[in-house]
Amino acid sequence: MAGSSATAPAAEPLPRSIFKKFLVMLCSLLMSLYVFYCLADRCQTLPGPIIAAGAASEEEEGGGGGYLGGSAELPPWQAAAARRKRLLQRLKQQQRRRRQEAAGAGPEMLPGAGGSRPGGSGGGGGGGSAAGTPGTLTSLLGEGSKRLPQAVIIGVKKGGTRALLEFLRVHPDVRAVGAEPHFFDRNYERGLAWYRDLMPRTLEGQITMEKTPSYFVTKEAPARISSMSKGTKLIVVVRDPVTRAISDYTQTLSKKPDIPTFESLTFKNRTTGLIDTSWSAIQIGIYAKHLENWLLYFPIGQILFVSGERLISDPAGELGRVQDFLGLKRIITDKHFYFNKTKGFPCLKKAEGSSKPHCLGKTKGRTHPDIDQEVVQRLRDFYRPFNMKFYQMTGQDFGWD
Ligand SMILES: Nc1ncnc2c1ncn2[C@@H]1O[C@H](COP(=O)(O)OS(=O)(=O)O)[C@@H](OP(=O)(O)O)[C@H]1O
Repeated sequence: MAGSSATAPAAEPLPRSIFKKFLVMLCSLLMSLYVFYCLADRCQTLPGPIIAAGAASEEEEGGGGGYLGGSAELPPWQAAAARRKRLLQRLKQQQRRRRQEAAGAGPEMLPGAGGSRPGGSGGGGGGGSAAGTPGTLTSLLGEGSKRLPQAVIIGVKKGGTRALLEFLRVHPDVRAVGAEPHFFDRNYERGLAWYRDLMPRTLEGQITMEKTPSYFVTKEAPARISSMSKGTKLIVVVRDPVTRAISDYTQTLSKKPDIPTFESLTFKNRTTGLIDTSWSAIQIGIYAKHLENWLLYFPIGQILFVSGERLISDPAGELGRVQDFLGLKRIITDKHFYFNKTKGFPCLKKAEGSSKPHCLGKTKGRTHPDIDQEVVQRLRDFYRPFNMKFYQMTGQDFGWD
C-alpha cells in the first residue's frame, strides 16, 4: 500500500501539467481562429450593441463623425468589422439613391428642388459621386472636409446639366452634390454654413461641385456667388433656345397634362405674332440678357459655355474642355461612353460603383410633342438676334441659326 501510494503522487503531476499546456495551446489556437474569423468579416454577423447603434445612427454622406467614434471602444478587429459593415450599408444606401435618380433624375423629382427638403443630398444621388470611387470612400470614412464649391453648373434648365454633372462625377477629383441645393435662389437665407454642410467631403486637390440650373436666370445669384468667392468657376450648358423651350414645356406637360398647347402659350397674341417673353420657357432662352447680369460680377474667362448639342454628339470632347477649364487631368475620355440606341443618347459604360452601363433616367431625353413648324420658325426668328449677341459675348458660335 505504502509503495503504491508513494508512486501514485509522483505519476499524477506529469499528466496534469501536460493537460494544462494542452489547454493553454487550445485556448490560443481558438483565440487565433477567432481573430482570423473576425478579420474575414465574419464579425459583421455577430450581434453587438455598438455595431447596431452605429448602423442606426447612420446619416447622409459626410456624417462620419460618430461613425468612427463608436468603433473606438471595440477591440481593433471588431471595430474594423463594424466600420466595414457601416461602410457597406452606406454604399448600398447611396447606390439605391443613385438608382432612383437614374430612374428619374430631373430636379423636379429631387427633394432639393421641391422645397420640402431643400438641398437634401438624400435626393437624387446622395450627394456623392460613385460608390466605390476614392471620393466616396473619403466621405464614408469621414476623411477630408466639407468645402464650399469651387465650381458651379449654373444653367441652363433643360440644357443637359444633369448629363454634364453625372459624367463629371466619373472623375476621381470631382465630388458633387447629387440633388440641386438651390442655395443661391431659394435657400440663401439659410446661410453658407448650411450650404457647406450639404457638400461631400473632399481631400486636397479634389473639386467640390453642385448644379442648380435656375441660378443662370436668378437676378441675385451672380452677386451672391461672387460674395461666396470671386474665384468660383461657373459652367453653363446651353442648348438651342427653341428646343430648350420645347423641352421645358414637355417637362411641365408631363406633370400637368391639362396645360394649354405650346403654340398658344408662345404668343401674347397669335394673330399679331407677338411672343410672350414673360413665359419662363421663352424667357430662359434669351441667354445674352441673362449673361449680361453675370458679367457684372465675373469675367467672361471664368465662365465656361458647354454646348448641350455637343454634349450629346461628342460627350468626350465637351468633357475634355470642362476638365481643362477646371484644371483637372483629362481622365474622362471617349473610353467612358457608348451610344445607347434604345435611349438615343450617350451613356456611361460603367455606372458609378458598379461595372454596369449607366444611362440617365427616363425624365432625360423625353419625346417632345410635335410643334407647329410655323411657330417654331417664328421662335427661331425671335431668338436669332439674341443668339448672335450671345455668340459675340462668348466668342463661340453654337450653330443654332
Ligand atoms: N446623355 C444624355 N442622356 C439623356 N439626356 C441628355 C444627355 N445629354 C444631354 N441630355 C439632355 O439633357 C436634357 C435635360 O437637361 P437638364 O439635365 O439640364 O434638365 S434639368 O434642367 O435638370 O431638368 C434632356 O432634355 P430632353 O431631351 O428634352 O428630355 C436631354 O436632351
